[in-house]
Amino acid sequence: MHEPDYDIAGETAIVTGASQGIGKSIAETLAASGANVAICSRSIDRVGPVAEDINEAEDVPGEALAVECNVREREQVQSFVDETVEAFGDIDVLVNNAGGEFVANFEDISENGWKTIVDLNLHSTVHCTQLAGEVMREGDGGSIVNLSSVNGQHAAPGESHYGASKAAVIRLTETLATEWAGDGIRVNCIAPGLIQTPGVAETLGIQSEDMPSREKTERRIGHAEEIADAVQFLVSPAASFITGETLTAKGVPRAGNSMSQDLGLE
Ligand SMILES: CCC/C=C/C(=O)SCCNC(=O)CCNC(=O)[C@H](O)C(C)(C)COP(=O)([O-])OP(=O)([O-])OC[C@H]1O[C@@H](n2cnc3c(N)ncnc32)[C@H](O)[C@@H]1OP(=O)([O-])[O-]
Ligand SMILES: NC(=O)C1=CN([C@@H]2O[C@H](COP(=O)(O)OP(=O)(O)OC[C@H]3O[C@@H](n4cnc5c(N)ncnc54)[C@H](OP(=O)(O)O)[C@@H]3O)[C@@H](O)[C@H]2O)C=CC1
Repeated sequence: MHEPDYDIAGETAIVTGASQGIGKSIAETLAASGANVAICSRSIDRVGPVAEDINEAEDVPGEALAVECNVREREQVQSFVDETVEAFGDIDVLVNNAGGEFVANFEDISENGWKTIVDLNLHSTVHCTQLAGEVMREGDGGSIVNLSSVNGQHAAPGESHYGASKAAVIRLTETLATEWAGDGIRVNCIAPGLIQTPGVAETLGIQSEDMPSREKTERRIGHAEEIADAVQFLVSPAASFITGETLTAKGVPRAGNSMSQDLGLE
C-alpha cells in the first residue's frame, strides 16, 4: 500500500528570519522532522536562543545553527551560506521567510521607504536564492519555499510597496521553477492570510490573547504553526510533483482575499 512520504530527516534547511513568528515556527517544525536547520536574523541575541531551544529539546532530532545575517546584505548572506555548508555539509531546503512592511498610502512612501520594503521582501529573496541555490544546484538539488502574502495576490490599500514586492516573489517562484527543474530543484510559494505573530502585533496592533484554536474552521486569523506545517509538506517528498505553485493559507474562503478586508478596513 502507498504511504505518503513526509520524511526530511537528515536534510539541511536554511530558514531566514527565524528569531520569532512564522520563521521560528518553520525552524522548529523542520528540526522536529529531523532536518538540521541553519537560521538567521539581524541579531544573534534574538536568533541564538531559538537555536539553543532546538538543540536542548530531547525530542527534536534536528540540530540548529544560528547566524547573525541581515538578508538585505548580499555579503552577509554569502557568509551565512558558507557557514551552513561548513556546519552541515550541504543545503537541501531554503525557506525565504524574512520579510516585513509598514502600512502607508502610496503618496506617503518616500523613495527610501519604497526601496526598504522591496529590498527586504524581494532582493533578500534574490540574494538567498542565488547564493544558496548555487550550492543546491551543484549538489543533489532540493526545494525552495518563498513567503509571499495574499497581499501579493490581491490589492489592498496601504500595501502598494509590500504588495508589489510580494507579487514579484510569486512570479520569481514560477520562473525559477521552470529554469531550475533540470537541476532537481522545486520552487514553491506560500501566500498567508493574516497570521498572529509579533510582527503583526507590532504593525497592526493585533494581540494574541483571543487566538481561536486550529480546530475552529471558520476564522480569519491563523497560527504560525499552520504555515510551518504547509512548508514541511512542500519541502517533503510527498510534494514531489508540485513546483512553481503558490499555496494560499488564509482560512475560510470568501469574496476577495485582502487582509484589509479581514481587518475591517474596506
Ligand atoms: C495587512 C498587514 C499584513 C502584514 C504583513 C507582514 O508582513 S507583518 C509581519 C512583518 N513584520 C514587520 O513588518 C515588522 C514591523 N516593521 C518594521 O520593523 C519596519 O517598518 C521595517 C522592517 C519594515 C523597516 O525597518 P528599517 O529599520 O529597515 O527601516 P527604517 O525605519 O530605517 O525606515 C526606512 C524608510 O521607511 C520609511 N518608513 C518606515 N515606516 C514608515 C511608515 N509607517 N510610513 C511611511 N514611511 C515609513 C522611513 O521613513 C524610511 O524612509 P526615509 O525617512 O529615510 O525616507
Ligand atoms: N504575519 C502575517 O500575517 C503575514 C506574514 N507574511 C510574511 O511572512 C514572513 C514572516 O512574517 P512574520 O513572522 O509575521 O514576521 P515577524 O515580523 O514576526 O518576524 C520577522 C522575522 O524576520 C527577521 N528579519 C526581519 N528583517 C530581517 C533581515 N533584514 N534579515 C534577517 N532577518 C530579518 C526578524 O528577526 P530580527 O528582528 O531578529 O532581525 C524576525 O525573525 C514575512 O515575509 C511576512 O511578510 C505574509 C503574509 C501574512
